[in-house]
Amino acid sequence: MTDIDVLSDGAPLDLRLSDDELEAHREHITSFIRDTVDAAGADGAVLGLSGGIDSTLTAFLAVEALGEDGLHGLVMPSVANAEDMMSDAEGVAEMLGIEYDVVEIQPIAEKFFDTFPEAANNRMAAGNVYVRTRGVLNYFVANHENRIVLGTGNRAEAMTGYFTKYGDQAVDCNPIGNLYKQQVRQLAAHVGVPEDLVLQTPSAEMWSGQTDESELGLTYDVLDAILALHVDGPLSMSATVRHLGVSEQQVDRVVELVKRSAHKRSMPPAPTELDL
Ligand SMILES: Nc1ncnc2c1ncn2[C@@H]1O[C@H](COP(=O)(O)OP(=O)(O)OC[C@H]2O[C@@H]([n+]3cccc(C(=O)O)c3)[C@H](O)[C@@H]2O)[C@@H](O)[C@H]1O
Ligand SMILES: Nc1ncnc2c1ncn2[C@@H]1O[C@H](COP(=O)(O)OP(=O)(O)OP(=O)(O)O)[C@@H](O)[C@H]1O
Ligand SMILES: [Mg+2]
Repeated sequence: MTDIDVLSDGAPLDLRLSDDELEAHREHITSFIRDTVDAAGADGAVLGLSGGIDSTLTAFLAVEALGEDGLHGLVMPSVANAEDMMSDAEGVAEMLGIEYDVVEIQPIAEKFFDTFPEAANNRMAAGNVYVRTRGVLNYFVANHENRIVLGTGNRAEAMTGYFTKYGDQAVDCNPIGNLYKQQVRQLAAHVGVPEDLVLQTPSAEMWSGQTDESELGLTYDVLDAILALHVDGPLSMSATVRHLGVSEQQVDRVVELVKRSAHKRSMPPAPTELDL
């Protein structure tokens, strides 16, 4: 899947894709979006726009695949969202010429918070309410307009479970799901996403000041590299440590994130059938 030369002697890890490879990904993903919409018999797609790079790239590729009329964007601010992120999200919709709506989700979330005020003080529980509320709204519009819901999960997020179960993961497909985060940035630059958006600090914005890298305790460059070489790739712990110059603790942390999030990547299990 990647062009990492893992076995070459001491070669620097390189997740960088060449222009030809980026073009191949662009073609592959836009075909995937078109085929998924067609197979569903849908008239297009809905996508949450956050101003972040994952949704921005997905929106760019969806418009290439489906045309402007094929994508309906939803910008869904809560009090945790920075205003400039929300105006970037609207800017993306305007740049692409797609229909979009701004839906304030704070009043909706407050209804949930009123039911369990103590839970509302738990920033993770409350943040997940914002994320799941957006999922409900995506499907509200998709049901009504005969569209599918596009997810924006990338490969690093999927592997580490860095998403809300049945929240931002509640989607019909993940067009950029086979790209590590640094490859998301490369493809975004390649398809013409403005540089300031490509270089945006990744954040779920579930609470003010949250960033992916501080919560994960790893930079995406290190996370991507450990996933590609050790979890997806053939290198042992010690070879990964040597090759990347990372610590054993960092590799352990990634392996632990992958393991403990297994439940998020499978359908809810039920007991096996009883032989009575
Ligand atoms: N072993 C197990 N088997 C079956 N189910 C298990 C389980 N462990 C937990 N669970 C269930 O899963 C729940 C916890 O999972 P969940 O509700 O997802 O919550 P959780 O994983 O605790 O939190 C979501 C994480 O994803 C991050 N996130 C969310 C959304 C967007 C982004 C972003 O990058 O934009 C990042 C967020 O910052 C946080 O770190 C538990 O309450 C329980 O219901
Ligand atoms: N305020 C919001 N309005 C609309 N959709 C949102 C909002 N916040 C998050 N989302 C949706 O949830 C997805 C997951 O968020 P996530 O932060 O992982 O991606 P991103 O913001 O696009 O990129 P980055 O990871 O770089 O911040 C977004 O891509 C978007 O589809
Ligand atoms: Mg974000």
